[in-house]
Amino acid sequence: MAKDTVYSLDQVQLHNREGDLWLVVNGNVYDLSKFTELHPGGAGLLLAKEVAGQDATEAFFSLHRSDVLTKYDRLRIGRLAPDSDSASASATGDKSKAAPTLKKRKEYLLPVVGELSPVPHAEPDWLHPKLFSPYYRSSHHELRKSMREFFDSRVRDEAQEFELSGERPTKALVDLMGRKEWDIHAMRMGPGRHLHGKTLPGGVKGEDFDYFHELVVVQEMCRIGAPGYMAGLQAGMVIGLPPCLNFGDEKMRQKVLPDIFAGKKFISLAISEPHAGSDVQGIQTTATLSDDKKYWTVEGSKKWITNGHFSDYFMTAVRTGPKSLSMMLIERDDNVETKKIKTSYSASAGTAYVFFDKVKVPVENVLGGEGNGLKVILSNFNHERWVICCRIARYNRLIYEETFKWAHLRMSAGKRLIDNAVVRAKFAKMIAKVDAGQTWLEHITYQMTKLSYAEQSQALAGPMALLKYYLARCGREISDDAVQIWGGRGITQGGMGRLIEQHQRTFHFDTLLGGADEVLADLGVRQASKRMPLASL
Ligand code: HEM
Repeated sequence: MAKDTVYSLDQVQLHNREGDLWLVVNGNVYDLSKFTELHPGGAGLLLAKEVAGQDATEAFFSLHRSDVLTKYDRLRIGRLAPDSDSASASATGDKSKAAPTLKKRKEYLLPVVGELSPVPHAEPDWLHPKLFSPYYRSSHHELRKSMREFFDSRVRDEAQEFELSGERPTKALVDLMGRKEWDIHAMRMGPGRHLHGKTLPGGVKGEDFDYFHELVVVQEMCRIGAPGYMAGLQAGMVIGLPPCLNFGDEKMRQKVLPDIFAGKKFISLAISEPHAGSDVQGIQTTATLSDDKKYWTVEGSKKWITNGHFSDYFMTAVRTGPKSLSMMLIERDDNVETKKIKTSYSASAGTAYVFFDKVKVPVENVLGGEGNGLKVILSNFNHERWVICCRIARYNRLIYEETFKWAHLRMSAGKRLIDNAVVRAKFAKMIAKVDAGQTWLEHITYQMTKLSYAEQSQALAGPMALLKYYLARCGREISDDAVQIWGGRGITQGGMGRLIEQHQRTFHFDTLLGGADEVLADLGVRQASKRMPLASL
């Protein structure tokens, strides 16, 4: 049956029973005869007389996400004749009201792969066709287009499936992201000489790649809405590789970088331990220097290591003396063992315990010099926190978008959720938070494009800590409001509210990772207090 066949409502109505069931959704005719028994929402609802052989658009959209239609496009057999559209728009028979509602839904509910969302505030303002931004050039726009197409069409389905199943991202995808034409792993490490000489997606020259390009890559990636899976996609690299980039010698760079950027090998940052979290001074993993001073022998264990379960390298903080902390690159061998830890987000992330049992590490693998571990760790904190900020800001917006759509679909007590003032008040808070958060993030990103790495550590450590604290608090509050609007679906895995459920289960990662909210808030205020000119009192 050709999919462009046009049917009248009378024709559709003839197919209204078990084994011969058609219905209309959004102007398209579906043959559900063989699907009725497989329907996750049950057969009974489809066979009800208001649904079977009728235009079920209203009923459909108050119970499904629009991507169900994309996924089940194979069931579509044709279109409803245009003159049937408004005549049959609602099974309630209220023709005057039904037509505009349907029109509106067509406009914003069917997402097009690679396109901008038409939902107001669902995209940051720099993507608004009528607004201006001082920060983004055409290369940022081109890169964004290319990243959106990539993540929408090649990553989203796998991400959604694996977020629930806990499988790690497929090798095929990780390899693809590492290919020359995409170079996504390398771009995620931010600007630097590792990108020089390359032409990146959207035609961006590696030398011109700046923090706004990096922001674009991170934020486009977040839209797939699968936090644990996303962590499985080389999050360990983002935090574990910088010491190698910034302190590694040429030999180490040549050995490690190409395989990681190609997606052939994985690295993770191994700092936290059962007895030491953000408190790095409490680290107990020790390294003893051999008599010939050629290698260190490492013993101890690490906990909550993102990607640890499948990492080939561990950028590890170890005690090399009672008062000496060092950072070293440890390659997996038979004396390194990893064991998965179940966390509240997806096992895709490969979060693990790492056990080092007398592992021999060449002295050349110490980064930044023996005893300089803290300096190496601190030098990376700003960038790590900034990446987390990019992620939270975009994820918060996604949760808002999903919820705003839902509030326009869901009918309760005869009206849409959005028609209730109490619901609109929640959206006022959400929109203010997502737009303010992004604006502050862009302001700090701009400073990063102007300051050297060392200057950033000086001038931005406090503001960055406060920004991360702010965005993570917003994430918590947005999650709370979203769940209240979604009701039971906000706490149900799978189905329409799946992103909301994921978020309310996982937003705490953002309130802890890269420094707990309380620690960062205090850091921001202490930094400000240090700059306080006493003469002004
Ligand atoms: C083209 C027609 C339809 C297709 C392809 C379809 C497909 C699906 C799918 C795939 C789900 C699982 C949702 C998910 O996991 O995201 C679902 C759930 C459901 N469907 Fe349908 N469906 C159709 C029409 C309808 C209609 C017309 C009704 C009601 C009159 C209905 C009622 C439900 C219900 C109650 C659920 C459970 C959703 C929940 O409670 O969150 N479906 N459907």
